[in-house]
Amino acid sequence: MNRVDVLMEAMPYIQKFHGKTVVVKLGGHAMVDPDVLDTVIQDVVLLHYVGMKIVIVHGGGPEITNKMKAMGKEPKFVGGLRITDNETLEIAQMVLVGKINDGIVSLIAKFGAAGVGLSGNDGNLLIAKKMAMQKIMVNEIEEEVDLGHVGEIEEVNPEILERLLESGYIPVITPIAIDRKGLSLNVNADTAAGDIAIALNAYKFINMSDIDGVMNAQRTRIYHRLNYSEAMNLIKDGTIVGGMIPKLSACLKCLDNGVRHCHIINGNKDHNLLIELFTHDGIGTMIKKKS
Ligand SMILES: Nc1ncnc2c1ncn2[C@@H]1O[C@H](COP(=O)(O)OP(=O)(O)O)[C@@H](O)[C@H]1O
Ligand SMILES: CC(=O)N[C@@H](CCC(=O)OP(=O)(O)O)C(=O)O
Repeated sequence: MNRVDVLMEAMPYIQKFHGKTVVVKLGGHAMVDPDVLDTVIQDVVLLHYVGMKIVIVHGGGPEITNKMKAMGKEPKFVGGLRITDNETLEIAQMVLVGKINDGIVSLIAKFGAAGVGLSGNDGNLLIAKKMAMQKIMVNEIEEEVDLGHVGEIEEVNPEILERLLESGYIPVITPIAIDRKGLSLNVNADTAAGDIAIALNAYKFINMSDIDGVMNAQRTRIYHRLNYSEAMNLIKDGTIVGGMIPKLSACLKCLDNGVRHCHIINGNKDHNLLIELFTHDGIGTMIKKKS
């Protein structure tokens, strides 16, 4: 394709997405290569300049795990959620707020736009309650586990985000919420991102991870398009397991609550965000309510 064809293919999408709100979740596994992260943020800045209202929600699970190990702590997860004691919460805040969030905001500045870093306590953005005890099986006996400072989101107050977007900033959100007493809680970044997309009545929710899209059980092909019931069936029949479950569940909740399109794409490859949004075929998986 020549260069003009590329731009012409993008034009109807640029028109359609102008002024629309798009929530991009950047997973920890999608931020391991600093050079690729540079291209992801460059893409975000381009989307901003073609008139889309972009909100970034980031994770950082692998970096929290590394820091915990370096400090002699063994990370433990129940149902994909990190058991978070006092010290783990401090480590998570240090990594998520102090390092990753700040790093993304600086990269946005490097590429010529203005980001604003936020946690759940800024503008009461994410209000959560401590997650209930979780049941697990130990030697075929059911036991209850306390996850510690892990939150379940109860309320999202998007006003602060709307004001920032109106003023031309790109909000960058870290997945730490507060409870009604003002205490911090660690929340899963996929869930936080999906809930924020719903609260903003976003047009799109894009989840960037370390895999090319939703794949079949043998992991030999990607589903480029899925509708709601097809996605639901892939969870039920066990094709989707592990870390993909919260991602797809967040997508289904978004579709149930007015978000028009959800995408799961690989954030470890240069410019996948632009290819997914501005080409007819896309590159990852797009999920819509109806096909
Ligand atoms: N059907 C599936 N298609 C694609 N990935 C899947 C599927 N089922 C499970 N996965 C797993 O989900 C992982 C993505 O989740 P996770 O590692 O938690 O990502 P992140 O850290 O970006 O949030 C993939 O790397 C893959 O191993
Ligand atoms: C409660 C809980 O598990 N919180 C996550 C928050 C970060 C996250 O979700 O990061 P990814 O998107 O990279 O997985 C954690 O501590 O790892």
